[in-house]
Parts: sequence; C-alpha cells; structure tokens
Amino acid sequence: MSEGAYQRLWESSHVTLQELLDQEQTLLEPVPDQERQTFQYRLGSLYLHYLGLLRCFDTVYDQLVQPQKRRLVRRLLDSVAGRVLELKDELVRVELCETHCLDLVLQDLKLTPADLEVPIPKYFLLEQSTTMQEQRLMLAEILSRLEPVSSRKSFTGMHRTEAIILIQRAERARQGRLRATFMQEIRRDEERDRRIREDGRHKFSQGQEAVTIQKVWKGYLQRRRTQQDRRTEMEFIGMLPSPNQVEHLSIISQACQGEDGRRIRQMEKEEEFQAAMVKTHDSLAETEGPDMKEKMKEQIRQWFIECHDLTGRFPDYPDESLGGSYLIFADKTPEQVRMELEMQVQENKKREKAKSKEKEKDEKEKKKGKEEKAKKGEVDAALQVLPSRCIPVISAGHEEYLNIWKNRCGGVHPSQNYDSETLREEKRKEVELEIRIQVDELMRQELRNLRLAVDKEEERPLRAPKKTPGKKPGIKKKEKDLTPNRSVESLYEELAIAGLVRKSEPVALKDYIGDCLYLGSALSLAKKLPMPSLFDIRQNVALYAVLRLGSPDIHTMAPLIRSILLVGPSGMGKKMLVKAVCTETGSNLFDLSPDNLLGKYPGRNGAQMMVHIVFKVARLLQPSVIWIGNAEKNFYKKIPKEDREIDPKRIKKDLTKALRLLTPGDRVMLIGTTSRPQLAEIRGLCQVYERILLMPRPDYASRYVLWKRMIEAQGIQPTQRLDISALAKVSDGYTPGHILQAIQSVLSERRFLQLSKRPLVASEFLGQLSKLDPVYREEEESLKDWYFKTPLGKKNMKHRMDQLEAEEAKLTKEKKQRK
Ligand SMILES: Nc1ncnc2c1ncn2[C@@H]1O[C@H](COP(=O)(O)OP(=O)(O)OP(=O)(O)O)[C@@H](O)[C@H]1O
Repeated sequence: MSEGAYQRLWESSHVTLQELLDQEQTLLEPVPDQERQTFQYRLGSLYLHYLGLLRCFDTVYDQLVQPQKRRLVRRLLDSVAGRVLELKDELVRVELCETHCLDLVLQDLKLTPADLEVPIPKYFLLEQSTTMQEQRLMLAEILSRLEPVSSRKSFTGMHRTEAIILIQRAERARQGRLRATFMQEIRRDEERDRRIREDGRHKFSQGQEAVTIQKVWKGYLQRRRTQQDRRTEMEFIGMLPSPNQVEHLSIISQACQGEDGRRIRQMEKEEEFQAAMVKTHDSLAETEGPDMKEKMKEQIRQWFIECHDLTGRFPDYPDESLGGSYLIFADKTPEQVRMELEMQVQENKKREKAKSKEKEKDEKEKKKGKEEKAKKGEVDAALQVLPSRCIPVISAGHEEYLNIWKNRCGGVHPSQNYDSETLREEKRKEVELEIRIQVDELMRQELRNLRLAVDKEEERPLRAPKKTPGKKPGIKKKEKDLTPNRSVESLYEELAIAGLVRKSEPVALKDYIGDCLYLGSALSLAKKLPMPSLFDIRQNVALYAVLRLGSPDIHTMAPLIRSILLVGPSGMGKKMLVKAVCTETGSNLFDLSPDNLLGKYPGRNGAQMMVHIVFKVARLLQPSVIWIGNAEKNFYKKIPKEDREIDPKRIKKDLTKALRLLTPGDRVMLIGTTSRPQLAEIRGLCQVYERILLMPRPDYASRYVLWKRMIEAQGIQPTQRLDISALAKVSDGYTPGHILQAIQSVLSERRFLQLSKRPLVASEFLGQLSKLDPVYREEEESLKDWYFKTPLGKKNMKHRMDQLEAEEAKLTKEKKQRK
C-alpha cells in the first residue's frame, strides 16, 4: 500500500468514528429489560465497529510516517482499544456470559468471522522499550550462570562397553532389516515368474496389442486432464491453495520489505522531529519568552488593582494545583474569579448539607419504593451503558483531526515531514505554561508585599486545594515495603535463582488454533446453551490479558482486571495461552504454582516475603504475568495426602492482599490455570480470580482447523487423500494436546521420507488416537456444573430460568385465552 492509501484509510476511519460517536449518545439512555435483545444487538454492533476501527488505526499507526499525525493516531488507537474493552465489559454485564454470539450482527453488517478477531496492535512488540530487552538479557545471563550446575547434575554418563554394545545392536538390526527386504524382493520375483510359467503367455495380434496400448494411454491421458481441470476449478473458487506458492511468497516478502522500509523512515522522521521540538522550544523561550513574561505580569497586576478597587482588598492567589494564574485568564473578570474563589467554600458547605438531606430523602423513597414493588411483586430493571472514560479522549482526538489535519491530508503522496506551524503552536503553549509557573512564584511574593504595604495585612493562610470528590486521602491502605534496602536487580536475581522467574517460550497468540461457533444464535433460539469455542477463548485472552498488559494507556483507561482463571481439561492449551500473553506483550513470567514453591521461602514469614517480592518486582518491571498452575491447590477444600508436603494454601492470604493493591496503571496480571476446580473452595477461588474462562473440548469446526493446521505445521501439505473432515468427526472428545500428540507420533522421520510415495491417510492417526484417553462426558459435565456455581455462571443460570418461566407463563396465558 502506498502512503496515500494509508492516508485515505485514516480519513475513512474518521468517517466511521464520527458515526459511532453519534450512536454513543443514544446508548446512554436507559432501556427496559424487555428490550434486552435489541440492546444486546446494538452493543454487539458497536463492539464490532470499534474492533474494525482498532484494526484500521493499528494499520495506519504502523505505516504512517509523519510524526505528528502518528502521535494523534496512537492516542486514538489506545482510546479505541480502551473502548473495545469497555464494550466487552458491557456485553458481559448484559449477557451474563463471557462469550457472545455475534453471528447475526456479523451477517447484518456483511462481515466475516475474521472480523471478530481482536487485533493486537503491532507496536506492542515493535516498540518494546530497551529496558524490557535489557531485562530479558539479564534473565538469560542469570540462567546461563545457573545452567552448568544443573546440567552437570542431570548428566549421567554411559560406560564405553555399554555404548559399543548399543551401537553394535543397532547396526546388526539395520543389516537384518536390509537382508529381510532383499529376500522379500527375491521371493516376490520368483513368485511372479512361477505364475507366468503356469498361466502361459497370452498371444495377441498386432492390432490387439495396439488397441490395448492405446486404451491404457488414452485412459491415462483423460484421467490426467480431468484431474487437472478439477484442480484448476477448485483453485479458482478458492477451495485449494494455489500451486504458485513461490510467486505468492515473493509478493508477500516484497510487501513486508515495503513495510519495514517505512518503519525505518518513521524512525528517521521521528529523530528529525525530536530535534525540531528542542530547537523550537528553545527559540520560542528565547524570542517570545521575555514578552510573554512581561505581559503576564502586567495582566496579573491589573487584576490585583481591579480586585482591590472593587472589593477593598487584594484577592487570594489561585493555588498551583488549580492552574495558578491561568485561572484568571479563562475569560473571566477579576471580580468573577474572586467571587468564585470565595463562593467555593460556601458552596461546598451547602452541597454537603444538601447531600445529607437528599440521602435522608432517598432512603425514605427507597423504603417506600421497595414496599410498593414488594406489593406488586415485580422488579423493574433497566439496561444502560456505563459512562465511558475513553469516549472523551476519542472525541478530543477526533476534534483535533478535524481542526488540524482533515484539510491538510490531501494529495496522492502527502508530505511526511513534520508541520512546523503546528509544532510552534504546541510548543508556544508549553513555553507559556513553564513561564507562568515562574511568574506565579514572583507574583505571589509581590502580592504578599502589596498586602503588607497597602492594607498592613499579615500573611493570610493559604486556602487548601479543592479536594476531588470520592478520593479520601489516607483511606487507601499503603503497602509496607518489606525490602526497602534492596535494588530491583538484586530481587530479580533472587527470584530467578529460586526459579520463581521463568523464561517464557515464544508462542504467538494466533498459533492458538481454533474456529468460532457458527451456530451460536441458532442454538440460543433453540434454548440450548452455546459453549465457548477455542476462538472465543483466544479472543477473551486477547481482550483480558494482551490488550491490557501491552500498553500503559490502555490499562489505565480500560476497566481494571487483575486476574483471570483458565479452567479446562488437560491439553486444552492453558499453559500455551499464558506463554502467548507473555510473548505478545513482552511480559516477565513469574511462576507461583504450588508445585514450584516446594522448599522455597519456608514458614509463614517466608510466604509473605515471597509474595511481596514477586508482586513488587512484577510491578516495577511491568508488564508482568504471575502464573499459578493447578490454581485449585491454593484453595483446596481438603488437602490430599500427596500434596500435604507442599502446603499449597500457604500463600492464599498474601495473594489476596497483594492483588487488592494493584491499581489502574499497574500492568500485572495473575493468570491461574486449573483442570480440577471442583476440589477448591469456590468462594475463595472466585474472590481471587475476577474472570473465569471455561475451556470445554473443541467442537467440530475447531477440530477441523486443528488437524489441518497442525499437520501443515509439520511441513506437510495435506492432499485430497487425507480426509480431514473424517478425522475431525472421529476425534470428538479429544483435546488439541491429544491431536498434536497423535500427529507427532504418526509423523516420524521414517514416515516423512515415505510421504512422496505413500501420501498420508486418515486411518493412520486412528491407532494413535485410540491409545489416548479422551475427555469423558462426565468430566466435562462436572466442569460445566462447577462453572454454573461461579458468580457469573449463577447469574446466567438464574436469568435463563427466569426467561423460561416467563415464557411458560405467557404460553399458558395464551392457551387459557384461546379456550
Ligand atoms: N488451540 C491450540 N492450538 C495449537 N496448539 C495447541 C492448542 N491447544 C493446545 N495446544 C498444544 O497442546 C499441547 C498441550 O498444551 P498445554 O500444555 O498448554 O495444555 P494445558 O491445558 O496447560 O495442559 P495441563 O492442564 O496438562 O497443564 C501444547 O504443545 C500446546 O502447544
């Protein structure tokens, strides 16, 4: 794509954004519970639109070169991502479920399932800070120091004689196999000769011979032609990949080169812009600074005099936290400002009084209302979207685009140099603010002198800055630092040596294979509960973990989620998802799994110290993932004998406390994984883990793509002879881990070499599959039953029951009326 194309994409994104911002307003109006479905539909549609926008802004930010525009697009990208997360929360709140069936919305908007995919901004990985890379190097260095010890321990030598015997045995076996094949061939030839001798040779005339040869040849030619035609048609309709892979790959690599080239240009332009910012700032401070200073002083003095003339006394100087003298210039007369300052105190008092009165009134009304509702026996619930934190940021960004960039974007090849006029405007404001701080300091002193000289007034006590409502200083508990004298590096090293920090294997989230549920809405209509697909799980992990951990701005704007629990049978890819989160966000991986804590930091104080250090380091070196495998063990109802030694519940209390101290901006996420949550106390588990993602066995669509892509990942292009659909059908009940295991055991090195002569067929995998234990129905049912005991599951169940009851009541009423 050319630069002009990215520019046009940006412009069209703003057209969509304008439409979405218009829709936002209507969503704030409360909707009665009866219209739940329409409300869900509107939410779903908005969510899909924002996802599309996120994709566009990500592409534009990745490829746009002009530094000022990139800054604006970045702000828009982060705030749109925040809005996507807010809408996801709304969807969960309204649908009482972690997964959503958006197939009808997709259909109406003429989108494909690929549009449901949550895009992960490319800058998460491309703009990883150097500190993150340094951390990774530090960990590699610590681990390499530890390695020789462990490798020495694990290496068990083999005696020379034993080794010779082993090699001889293998060589004799090889020779035996060769001889056997040779003998088999000799016997086959002998058998054929014998049969020919017994049957006697057919005598053909020359004509018959010619006809036979022609028959075979023509048949062969026709079959080849038909096969070719069929293949061409399948390629044409996109059912088979094009054989021209080389050409395809060269086009892709060319496009990638173009993108990389643009990223290099971005860096060059950014450096230019950084230098220009410093230069413009300095030149403005030098040329316009003194004038600005004098003008400000003049204005403020004028204000002092006018206030004194009007009220007979000098005004109070606005506090620094209120913006200092900037408050005076906000289009107000000096008298207004003074009055405002005076009025603030009185208003606060009045407001407090009114609040206490209102509270009393509300309580009375509530009581009355409750009594009335109880009398009527009905609950009047209304659905409404919560006010957004991201919309103001998006609107401001959109405004800025309209005011500054919209009319300057034109041209097929827009200029990618920075705009010096806009830069000067921005820097002028910055310089003005800096100078204002200096001027305020001077003028405060001058005011004090004036009061003393003119009114003979001693210094007045400074008015306390206005407190923001809701924030009560001192109420938030402050964390006690148990390791005040230790550096982060030394704590990190300590954790790495103890094995609590791990090196995560690189796994991309897109490699978590799985297709979406195509019939979700149909199932819902048939009153069947749709189960989450692997696709849904991938999307939820992207939304809950990756987007939040990837960017500090998104984390601050999005609703806070500190922990998630992945619940599913063994082999569903829970650990793989944890690794993928670390890879996509460049997070540090801390392992607090009960089995990993055996013998580490013993005693009550030890456990407290361990959790403290892990959370402290995780927060200081954010983004971080704290993983707890077999998370049920921390909350065992009854500790089994074999786990008594590890004392799995010892970190429970400290974990809950440490989690509560995480605030927006602390990019730390606790991810628990478990396959047996039934063994845990459900209350404790659900208190620690805010979101619970159930991972049932894969459905047919997911199994199909799993087989296909896992075989392809081994470097094999499945042929027509491999019936993947049949494989997907018979592997019902098996997890992705099982499927991978079966593929790996069939595709041995020897089988690989035979592929050209003997293509793969489905039956080969069945033997391997039959050796593995599938997820039995009882196990899955018990997991589902457990899920419906969790807070969200319970609400969902109750809602569905209520709906069923209401429908039954409606039906009986209709029947009665017909009679
Ligand atoms: N959806 C998937 N796509 C691709 N590979 C998968 C998928 N799910 C699982 N795998 C693969 O299956 C194997 C087992 O996965 P993993 O160890 O993550 O499962 P798990 O649920 O953590 O198991 P356990 O509960 O036993 O710890 C891994 O090699 C992983 O890469």
